Amino acid sequence: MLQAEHLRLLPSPSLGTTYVYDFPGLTLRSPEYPLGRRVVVVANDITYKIGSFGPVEDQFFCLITQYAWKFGLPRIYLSANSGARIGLAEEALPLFSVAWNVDERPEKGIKYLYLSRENFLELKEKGGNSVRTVEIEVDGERRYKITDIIGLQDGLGVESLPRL
Ligand SMILES: CC(=O)SCCNC(=O)CCNC(=O)[C@H](O)C(C)(C)COP(=O)(O)OP(=O)(O)OC[C@H]1O[C@@H](n2cnc3c(N)ncnc32)[C@H](O)[C@@H]1OP(=O)(O)O
Repeated sequence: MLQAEHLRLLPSPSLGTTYVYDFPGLTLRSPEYPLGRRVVVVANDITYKIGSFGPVEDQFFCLITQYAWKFGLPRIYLSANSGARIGLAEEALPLFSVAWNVDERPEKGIKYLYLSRENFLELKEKGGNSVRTVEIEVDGERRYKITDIIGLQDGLGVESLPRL
């Protein structure tokens, strides 16, 4: 049976996200290896962003895989994750507005997202590169139409998805 004293935490580049445990006392026995073999176990941390995969986790799993290859160790993956990380640019969340296709009928969809001048300046103060915008004028009102959401935090998540 697996017990806490069998676990040894190996350094993680992203403490608090993904852990890897080495089991010095745990051996995997099979007909080919009757005396057992050391194994490497890697798992998602379900308590951090529900175990999702972002760029840092991708890199970490890659390093663990290389470690297992290098030492010829079986790698066991305990999977508990919610797939690719759906990152949110939290700093932009309370500031953006929606230009609806039909006002009062949100179910008809949206034309675009935008920032008012006031919110544009506020977001700029928080960090200039959170969103990209183009300036437009609608009924005499200056708007900053959002064309790209970058986010201030590195590794929001979608970077780990390949471009198709
Ligand atoms: C290429 C791909 O991998 S595509 C797959 C991408 N992943 C997804 O679509 C999964 C989306 N998530 C879900 O469907 C659900 O969250 C489930 C089924 C995983 C879990 O549902 P629940 O147990 O009801 O938990 P809930 O939805 O409240 O999520 C818990 C928290 O994790 C967050 N979360 C869930 N999935 C993700 C994710 N993939 N990335 C980042 N955060 C996530 C939620 O926003 C929520 O955050 P909060 O506590 O700050 O509000």
